[in-house]
Amino acid sequence: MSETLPVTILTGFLGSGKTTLLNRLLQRPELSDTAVLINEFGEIGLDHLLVREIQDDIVLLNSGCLCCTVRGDLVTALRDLFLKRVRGEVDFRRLMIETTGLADPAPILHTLMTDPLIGARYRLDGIATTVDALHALAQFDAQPESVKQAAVADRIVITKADLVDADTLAALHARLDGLNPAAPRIVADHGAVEPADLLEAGLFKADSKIPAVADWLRAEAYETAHDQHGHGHGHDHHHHDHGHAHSHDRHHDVNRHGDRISAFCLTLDEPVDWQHLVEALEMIIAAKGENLLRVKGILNVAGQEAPVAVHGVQHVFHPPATLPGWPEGSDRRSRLVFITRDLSPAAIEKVVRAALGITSDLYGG
Ligand SMILES: Nc1nc2c(ncn2[C@@H]2O[C@H](COP(=O)(O)OP(=O)(O)OP(=O)(O)O)[C@@H](O)[C@H]2O)c(=O)[nH]1
Repeated sequence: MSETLPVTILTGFLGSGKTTLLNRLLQRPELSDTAVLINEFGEIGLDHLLVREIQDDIVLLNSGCLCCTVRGDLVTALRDLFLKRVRGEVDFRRLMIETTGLADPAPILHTLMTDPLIGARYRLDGIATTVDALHALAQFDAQPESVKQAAVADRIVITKADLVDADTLAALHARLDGLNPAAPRIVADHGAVEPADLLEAGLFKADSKIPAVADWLRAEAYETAHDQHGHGHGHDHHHHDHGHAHSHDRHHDVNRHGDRISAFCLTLDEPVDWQHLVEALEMIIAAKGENLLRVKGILNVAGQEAPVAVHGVQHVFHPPATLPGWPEGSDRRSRLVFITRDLSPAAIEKVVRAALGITSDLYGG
């Protein structure tokens, strides 16, 4: 996995500042080794050698499901770029793909993962989403796609903060706490960001073979955000004597803003049976795959010394990766973080508990 080229997906609602951000980024020397696929040239600086246009409308439908659409143009562009790189015609070490403002990132990920040649050469580093400080709150209410884009992000770039007052910005942060408590937020003034804050969001950083588990998973953010919301349930993390009657209250309020999003972390104290856990995930994917916006996990698999990382966006999952070892000082409990839409934490917890034969509460923090 660490040998493959990292791919950053840049998404965000219409007019939220993706092009502005890319233009600024491409001026930075840190991006000189980055190939960029965009939808329209528009105002993008054409002098960046590695920028290429892709046609959003060329798709190969391999099933009726939109998020299983394989982007034919993207496959061609990705293969082509890689071949050129092998032949020494271009040199790049990472890739950035800008989506259109209405795009769901799932088809892009599906394309990255279902084509065997591509899957062997590229890996998802992260999804960066631009969120327009001026319009996002209204867009979240009116456009479910914009909620989804913010919810799946690994990095959130808040744009146009110069156009709003402190209260509006605070309200946006509060809303994002519920939608996506873990993704670090970067405020970009007219696209100005530190590339390092945006890139390297994945499990494997460039130039390091040691996976950055804690930074990638950010399991604690789900707890912290929960506490900040003041649901007032204290820290009874070691309660093992009740069912999920209480657990309902111990994650983000599903309907707090009508966003229908839940963000939560399940903690499994004992090593897990791999087959049983896969069955649980498959069951959830089969029934509610499109509601499973993001899943990340680090697992202590029974009978295995090294941890296994799992990673999915909707029903598209990366192949599980066995990591070199547990991070120093980690407590070796399995953690699975979920961001879901219209799918309650209690329902997921129930399936996981049933598959693994666990009777205790899984919101262990
Ligand atoms: N005031 C202000 N304007 C900004 C900022 N970032 C972007 N803009 C403006 O917002 C408008 C839209 O920005 P774009 O970068 O074109 O947005 P986009 O997401 O690429 O737009 P689409 O490709 O149409 O989805 C432009 O007029 C930008 O100049 C910012 O931080 N502050």
